[in-house]
Amino acid sequence: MKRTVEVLPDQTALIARSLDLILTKLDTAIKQQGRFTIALSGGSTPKPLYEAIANQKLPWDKIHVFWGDERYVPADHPDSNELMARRAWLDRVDIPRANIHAVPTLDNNPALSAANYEQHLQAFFNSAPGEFPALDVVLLGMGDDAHTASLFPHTEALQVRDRLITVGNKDGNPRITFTYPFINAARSVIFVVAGANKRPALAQVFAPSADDLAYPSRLIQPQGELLWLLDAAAGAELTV
Ligand SMILES: O=C(O)[C@H](O)[C@@H](O)[C@H](O)[C@H](O)COP(=O)(O)O
Repeated sequence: MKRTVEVLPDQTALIARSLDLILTKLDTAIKQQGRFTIALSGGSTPKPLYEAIANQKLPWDKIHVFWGDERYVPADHPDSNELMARRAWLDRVDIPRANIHAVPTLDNNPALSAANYEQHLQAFFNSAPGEFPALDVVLLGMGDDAHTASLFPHTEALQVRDRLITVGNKDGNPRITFTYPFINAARSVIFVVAGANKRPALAQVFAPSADDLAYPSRLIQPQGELLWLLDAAAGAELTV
């Protein structure tokens, strides 16, 4: 694993650098394999990044968008990660509907939704059960409790190692999430983290030793590239 940490002066520079990196990887992926696959994170940090991507002139028919995690709500619910990404980006560009691989959340059965999303991914990547296909980019945020995607501290989702998708749990509310082994199969994992409130969690994630189950972002150790993009508020005091 190649780990790189970049601390940008402010959130504007953080988003600009994140955009630059993603565009470079997008261009390389399309040149090499004719398509680009990315899993999006939710929360608030990536919204300006998605807005910036929407302003680019890109070969949208070659770009496939997935979600690394999703709240278990309808796609028109204000908490939906899909809704945020559609409003900021996807509904503003000519990306084919078939290229938007949204998480099913209407089965009224999170375990069934997770299984269905997994089957969708396996079909898309033509991968066999037990195989972890590699996305070009998995974009991640990190909570102030060091969770990432919907892999929350001391939850069952952290124990799932033989699936692509599982059910996360945030304060008793179900989420659909990539498992950490599936995230780790990605060619590039990019964390985009901003804000002083993330400092304590970052210190634990980067500590030489700490409890991975208490700080789940520690579990993200991809075979490929791991990039941490931080604004100064989050990363200024970090020792790596
Ligand atoms: O569904 C979600 O909420 C996200 O995928 C989650 O993992 C998010 O990335 C972190 O909670 C950071 O969120 P902020 O960017 O809002 O701090």
